[in-house]
Amino acid sequence: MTATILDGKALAAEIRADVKARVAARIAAGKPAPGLATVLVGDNPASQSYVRSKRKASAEVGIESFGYELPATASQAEVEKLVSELNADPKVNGILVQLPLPGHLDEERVLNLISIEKDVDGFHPVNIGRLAQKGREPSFVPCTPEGCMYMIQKSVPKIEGINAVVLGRSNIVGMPVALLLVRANATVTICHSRTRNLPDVVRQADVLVAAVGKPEMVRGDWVKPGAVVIDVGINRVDDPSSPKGYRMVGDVNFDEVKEVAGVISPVPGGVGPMTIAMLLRNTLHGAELSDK
Ligand SMILES: Nc1nc2c(c(=O)[nH]1)N[C@@H](CN(C=O)c1ccc(C(=O)N[C@@H](CCC(=O)O)C(=O)O)cc1)CN2
Repeated sequence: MTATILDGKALAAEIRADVKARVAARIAAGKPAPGLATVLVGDNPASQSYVRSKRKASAEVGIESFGYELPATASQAEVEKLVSELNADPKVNGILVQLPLPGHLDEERVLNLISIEKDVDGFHPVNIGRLAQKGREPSFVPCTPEGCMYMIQKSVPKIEGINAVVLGRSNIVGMPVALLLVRANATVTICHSRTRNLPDVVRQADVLVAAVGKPEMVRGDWVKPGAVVIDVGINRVDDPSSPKGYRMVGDVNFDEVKEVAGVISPVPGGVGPMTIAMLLRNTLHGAELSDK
């Protein structure tokens, strides 16, 4: 039997509809529309496209977005000045600095400057630190990990006690998703490039989150029959038969793994759309924080 395919677009639509209704109720109650500031530095085409999608999705749910674009040559001081101004702007409830930043900029310093209460990406070390601490609540949870958890919650009746394996330990996905799984009382193993007997470790997973950035690395015989597999990878591979000359694949070999897993998220159309939906939800949350 082949796996159930998790439709990220449909799940994201569910979240967006909820955000849209809550924004409308907020406005009907005389409160201002939530405001999202997007900061794009440079001309990376993928980043430009993600920021465009985020602003379009914001407009669709009634969130006002303010787009800031700086040239690839912008200095550290210029980027920091902009973030400081946005921190002080009452119309802005969320600040999103699109990553990656050009190589000459100190990403950590920029992210650390974002107000904790406007950190809709959830990358500020205080928010990540709170995520890692028992009994502490971050103001925001990073969007892609939150999207993964939403998909896992839809697929697993009880997360408590399950074996979860996270492949990858990045600041944006691997580490925060592992922390979220621990908070949900899963038993979590984080795998990386030095993990020994990787296929054997992955085969223990009731839930596998693949976020390693290696095209189709996870093979069918690495996966426990019936497992829930969440594929976070977005990799471009050459494909002369495609009109674009390439196609997008995840970190999981979809054709092999779908024959073994119980549930699987595809690429594209899986976790990707959840990232933007969660950003909208976080921006609304930012507006609610500012009401207090
Ligand atoms: N400040 C941030 N920067 C980056 C983040 C982030 O969450 N915050 N994540 C990624 C990029 N990203 C959003 O910014 C993102 C990536 C992919 C998708 C998406 O919907 N992907 C589609 C496929 C798109 C394609 O074909 O190219 C899918 O998976 O269906 C949305 C958002 C890095 N930077």
